[in-house]
Amino acid sequence: MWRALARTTLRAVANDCGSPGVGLAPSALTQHQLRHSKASNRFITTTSTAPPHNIGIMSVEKPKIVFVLGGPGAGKGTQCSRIVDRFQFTHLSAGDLLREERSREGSEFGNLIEDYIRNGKIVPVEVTCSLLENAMKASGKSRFLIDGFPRNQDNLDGWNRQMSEKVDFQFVLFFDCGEDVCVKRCLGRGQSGSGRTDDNLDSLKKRISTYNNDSLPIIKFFEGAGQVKRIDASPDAEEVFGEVEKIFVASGF
Ligand SMILES: Nc1ncnc2c1ncn2[C@@H]1O[C@H](COP(=O)(O)OP(=O)(O)OP(=O)(O)O)[C@@H](O)[C@H]1O
Ligand SMILES: Nc1ccn([C@@H]2O[C@H](COP(=O)(O)O)[C@@H](O)[C@H]2O)c(=O)n1
Repeated sequence: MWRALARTTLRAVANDCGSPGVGLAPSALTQHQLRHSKASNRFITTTSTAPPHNIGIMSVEKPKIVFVLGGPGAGKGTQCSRIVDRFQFTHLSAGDLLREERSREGSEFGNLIEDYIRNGKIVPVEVTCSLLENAMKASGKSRFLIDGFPRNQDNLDGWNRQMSEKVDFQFVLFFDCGEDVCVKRCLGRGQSGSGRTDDNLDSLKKRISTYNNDSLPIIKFFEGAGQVKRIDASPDAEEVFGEVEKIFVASGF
């Protein structure tokens, strides 16, 4: 019921924004490019479409996507690696894509991304969503774990505008983990040489505050719609994966 409602709502939003609603198959040829408009201080997505590709009457299946959410250090990345091995998903971490873009030579967004990451703030969705869409297309795959996204209302709204019509959303996998455990894991990761500029107490306080204020309401929204699969992420990684595995098998993967 909600699913039908949500689809109608999201379609209306997408149509308002002129989204073409095309399938995101390997043959999809649209490339999103971003630039920052100094005049309006906004990010602008430009879409260039290659010459029409005739697929006749062949229907193209939309890629299946699972959002993976949870506090910083809850173990999302760790569990995603295991899901990839066991269920042939492709793992796309929004944080990893942003860090990659930050380090890309000539990136227009390097400094901006670094400032957001260090301060635990959420980068404007125009940047993140385009990185995700481009990575999905480049992979040529059809099952995705979208890790660390959507993290706030801006992320969710941007996704609905740009992507919701192009994918087959499955559920949110929520790794529920207490704050103290999350902090301990992130500090441990920093001490083991993660090289991340936000695995320190100062950044972690800000990331946790962003998670509580901006991300939890998004998880609650999906929960209210019956679309969250919650997992206790505090036990060891092996035990957590046992629960993850049950969920994916029960969901037909
Ligand atoms: N169940 C677990 N028990 C103990 N340690 C864990 C567990 N899961 C992950 N870890 C460790 O905790 C740290 C954080 O894990 P991971 O990078 O998977 O978290 P994350 O949720 O992806 O973090 P972030 O959101 O900050 O990217 C890593 O050092 C990882 O090895
Ligand atoms: N949707 C997102 C995801 C991440 N960020 C920024 O990256 C930081 C690290 O994210 P991890 O998932 O790897 O922990 C995060 O604190 C944000 O600054 C983002 O902006 N939007």
